[in-house]
Amino acid sequence: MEFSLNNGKGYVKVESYDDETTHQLARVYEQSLRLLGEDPTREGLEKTPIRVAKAMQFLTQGYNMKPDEIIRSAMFREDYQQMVVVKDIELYSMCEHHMLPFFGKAHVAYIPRHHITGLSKIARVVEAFARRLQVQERLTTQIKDCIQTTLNPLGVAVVIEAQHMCMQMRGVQKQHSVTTTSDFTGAFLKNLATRDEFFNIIGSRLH
Ligand SMILES: Nc1nc2c(ncn2[C@@H]2O[C@H](COP(=O)(O)OP(=O)(O)OP(=O)(O)O)[C@@H](O)[C@H]2O)c(=O)[nH]1
Ligand SMILES: [Zn+2]
Repeated sequence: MEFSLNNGKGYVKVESYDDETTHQLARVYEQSLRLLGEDPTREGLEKTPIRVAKAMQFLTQGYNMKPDEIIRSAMFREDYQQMVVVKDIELYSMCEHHMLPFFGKAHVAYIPRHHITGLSKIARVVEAFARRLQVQERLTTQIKDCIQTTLNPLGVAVVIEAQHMCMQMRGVQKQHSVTTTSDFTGAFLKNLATRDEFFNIIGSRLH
């Protein structure tokens, strides 16, 4: 399996996973299958430990990404000082409590001071922090902090709406619950009208 990694300096095509890590993880997953009462030697499961080992590395590839550098790689001086909103950024992450997926959408806005960044870089920052073991609150704050410290804008707003598999497939089993988290800096914190404008643009019922 191949996938692209952005190491902050550019996109690196990863031809193969780290062999040693993949091998060791696969052994653990083979043992897990046995403990769960399965037969890891049966045809359908033969390659499963190795597949899972690769899938888990894919789902945690954010640890190899440098979100600050992603933004710095496309920062442009510009005098635009109005709100920039990138909404409906799909995200897939995994809760650190159960290692089960949570997924949904991120809505990110900032008001440039002197610099703008490439729009795709906002989505890449979301990706870099989402592809780790996370809690939704920390994911929200990390995205906000990263944009604030690199671009030094007049304000940043991040809203994430997500469904947690650990609440749907197991545990309390609430299939339709959606968790919303938000974090703000600068103008979005101080100015209610600015925050309302953001909520209007993303179509949120939060305000
Ligand atoms: N705050 C927060 N909690 C999360 C997130 N993802 C999962 N959780 C919660 O983490 C908690 C872990 O609680 P525990 O009581 O230790 O785990 P548990 O016995 O599996 O809990 P239940 O899910 O209630 O069965 C649960 O309430 C989960 O719903 C997240 O992103 N943010
Ligand atoms: Zn969980």
